[in-house]
Amino acid sequence: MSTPLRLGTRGSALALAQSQQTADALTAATGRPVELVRIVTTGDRSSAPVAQLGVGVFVSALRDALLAGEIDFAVHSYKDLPTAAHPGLHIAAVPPREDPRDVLIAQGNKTLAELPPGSVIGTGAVRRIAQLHALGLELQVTPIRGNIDSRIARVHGPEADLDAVVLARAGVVRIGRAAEIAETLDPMLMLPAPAQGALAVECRADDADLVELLAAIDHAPSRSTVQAERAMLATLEAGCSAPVAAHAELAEGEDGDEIYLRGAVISPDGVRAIRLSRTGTPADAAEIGKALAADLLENGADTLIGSTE
Ligand SMILES: NCc1[nH]cc(CCC(=O)O)c1CC(=O)O
Repeated sequence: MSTPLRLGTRGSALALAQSQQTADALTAATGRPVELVRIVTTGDRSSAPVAQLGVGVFVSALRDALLAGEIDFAVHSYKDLPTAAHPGLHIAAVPPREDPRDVLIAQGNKTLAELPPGSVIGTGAVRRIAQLHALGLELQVTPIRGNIDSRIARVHGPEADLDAVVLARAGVVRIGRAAEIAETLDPMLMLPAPAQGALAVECRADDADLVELLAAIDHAPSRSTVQAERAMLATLEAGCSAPVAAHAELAEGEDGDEIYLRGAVISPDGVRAIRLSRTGTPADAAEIGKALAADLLENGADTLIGSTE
């Protein structure tokens, strides 16, 4: 029996679920045992709001442990990773992606259309706030923080104080609470965050054996769609500070698979939005994303900065 690979993970329900699921998939595909190693991050120790700390603190603690050789690999929510590559580290696999859409969890299982004007919806993401305002439903949006369980508790449970919350479907499914979803939001109404629902499996770039082993759980369609979305985001970051949304799908075209990438940049008050799309082959995923970002900038994405309230 070979020594177990050490998979570093945070202790949150979501982190443990996605680390364990990835460990199981790797063992099933390669026969290699994997053990989870708990990494306590500054973010977990601190009571300061995540907005102040940034999601980055969670990612950096895992990356520090990787580079220090304390763990062999880590599983990140891909959408939480900075777009710039990290020196010395390599994303060796993108496993099959979960549903990338956002969901509504609401009192009485109401859908967005059923929520009366004035309903109070919790979400901290400017992308979601902007798109909720853009619906013109007179919904009130209030910022909320914390892990998925505590956000759902704002709607379901004894401490409930909100009419609804918007969350990523992937996270709710991974922690086993899909039954509480009232509505999965059509990307036409709520375009997801770039890479939402995808995982990034990361190891040291010079760990050639592990890079090869992890390839066993890589899923090419998930990798290419995420690559298109992230390339769009990376190009926009330089020229635009407004909320960005993106969603790529693979479809069968006449000459094989095609990527269909939709992107949007929305003013924080939801009043103005630029929505465009591009298609191309999976081999050109990054090029499609860059080209779509250039189109968005050309159409004024950099001018979409407004006040939220
Ligand atoms: N921003 C926090 C975060 N980072 C990853 C997920 C879960 C979904 C995913 O893996 O994309 C969530 C929760 C959410 O957005 O509701």
